[in-house]
Amino acid sequence: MRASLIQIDVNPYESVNSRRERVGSLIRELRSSDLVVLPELWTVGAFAYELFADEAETLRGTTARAMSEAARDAGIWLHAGSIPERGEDGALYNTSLVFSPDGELAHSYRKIHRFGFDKGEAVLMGAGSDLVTVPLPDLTLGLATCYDLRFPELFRGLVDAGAHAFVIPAGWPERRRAHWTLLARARAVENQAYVLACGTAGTHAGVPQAGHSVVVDPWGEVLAEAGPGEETLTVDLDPAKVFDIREAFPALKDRVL
Ligand SMILES: NC(=O)CC(=O)C(=O)O
Repeated sequence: MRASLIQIDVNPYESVNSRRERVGSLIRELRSSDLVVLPELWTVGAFAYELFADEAETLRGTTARAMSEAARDAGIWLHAGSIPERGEDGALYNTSLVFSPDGELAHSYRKIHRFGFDKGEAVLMGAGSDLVTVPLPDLTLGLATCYDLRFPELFRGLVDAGAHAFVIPAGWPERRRAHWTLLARARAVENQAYVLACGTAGTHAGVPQAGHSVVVDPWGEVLAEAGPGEETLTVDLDPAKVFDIREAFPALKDRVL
């Protein structure tokens, strides 16, 4: 199973429209992949709080339609990262969208743990509450977003719901890059699952982004890691590795809590 992570540059010199078109073209070049992943809030940048309301969209909005078409044209599963969603209740959410190869919006996930403590996303956006898994032909994905990476109980819940791989779009800042790679590997090892963590590049709202998107295998080994700039990372996953490792080293079966 081939997966590609597009680590998008979210510098504010590019308009949302232009970036959306550019990303659509990048996705269409990845026809040989089975799954393509984008980062968190890539239309606006995860720290551009003042843009969240202005650029918020519904799940049938411009970005969703563009991503649906790109997924269909490329014939791939597309985790289109997250967008600032304007919910039917009028609230904002940090919502990830997953499209099937025929362009259907198959799943959406509202970020559960909001970042910012008493400002930013934590006060501007509502919290999701639902765990979301995505059954693909060869393995099941569990969805999480950025700050969620710090909360292992979410990932255990996803494993209990059948996940073999976690997809984690993010807008992780450079100043906490050491945590990013460490946490990605920890979630992989403790859950014996692949981790596909796709971040952003560039600087927006004065926050340099870490880049360094990473794919970790269920043994905790880093299979591929991006640099700091815009880059597409492509890696072949072996779904059998999850089952083999869980059988050969059955730590998940020894849980007592
Ligand atoms: N931006 C986030 O959601 C999370 C983050 O920055 C962190 O360090 O955690």
